[in-house]
Amino acid sequence: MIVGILGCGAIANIIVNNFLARENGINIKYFYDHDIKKAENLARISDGIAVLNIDDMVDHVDLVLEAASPISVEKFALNILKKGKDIIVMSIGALMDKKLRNELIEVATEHNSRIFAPSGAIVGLDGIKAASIGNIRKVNLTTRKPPRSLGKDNNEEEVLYEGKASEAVKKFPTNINVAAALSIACNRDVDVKIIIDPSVDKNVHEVIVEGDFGQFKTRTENLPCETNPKTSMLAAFSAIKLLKSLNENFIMGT
Ligand SMILES: NC(=O)C1=CN([C@@H]2O[C@H](COP(=O)(O)OP(=O)(O)OC[C@H]3O[C@@H](n4cnc5c(N)ncnc54)[C@H](OP(=O)(O)O)[C@@H]3O)[C@@H](O)[C@H]2O)C=CC1
Ligand SMILES: O=C([O-])CC(=O)C(=O)O
Repeated sequence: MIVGILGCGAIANIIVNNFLARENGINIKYFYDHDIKKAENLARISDGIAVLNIDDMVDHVDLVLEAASPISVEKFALNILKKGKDIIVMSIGALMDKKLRNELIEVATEHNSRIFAPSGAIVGLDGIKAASIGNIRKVNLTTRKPPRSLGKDNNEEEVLYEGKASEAVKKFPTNINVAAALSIACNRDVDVKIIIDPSVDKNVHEVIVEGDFGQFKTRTENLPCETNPKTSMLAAFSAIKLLKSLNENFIMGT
């Protein structure tokens, strides 16, 4: 399976540095970013090809791994799927737009392509998907990030946002994709609180779910990526795990 990466920043770097060439029959070969230097850097590390135009990548791959921005999903995903290519979407916030999501699913169905959304920086998506088979009464996400992860310099704790996931992804498009992942997993616009917390040095996501199944609470304490502290290492690791699983015949978890 030939893979191309769209967006050559923090997540793409971790993927390339933790993925052996041609592992599990997967060859990450093409790289595109609007900064060609970033694409060239990853191409050099992995003996791949940097392209100036995204079509030069899409035409040659089986799957595009998007690790760029929600806008890049709006801009490129439809065309990728129309060409019969699969896509892994990291900027899941873009998929909170139901119109876009339905359009992408329709085109994917028509062209026999697939859309994958990895669990990213959060744990518990397996549980919430299973829970959604029954009635869910409550889903709360509280995200705490150190000031530098949110581009702030607070000395004291501050609630940056409290409201629905659909608004959170619009206000903080590159900071709260996890809220979109949770919402889509259980088909509900979940309640979100984002806190700037100078007392933490990790990106912390706490989730409480209550429903017919009972209840669960998860707490993820993520180490931020060195080059982009907004983003957690686990998000990149989840993409690697998903990539590897595409050629496997045994699927673990919901
Ligand atoms: N699902 C999840 O749990 C998580 C998702 N994410 C999301 O994943 C995405 C990637 O994260 P990360 O690697 O940290 O981001 P980075 O900002 O480190 O890297 C993204 C790269 O993609 C480039 N880029 C952005 N938009 C476009 C575009 N339209 N065309 C070409 N290149 C583009 C950026 O350029 P430039 O810097 O010039 O804009 C940058 O070089 C983000 O949207 C982020 O919010 C992150 C963490 C968790
Ligand atoms: O990486 C994280 O911890 C969360 C994040 O940025 C996002 O959900 O967009």
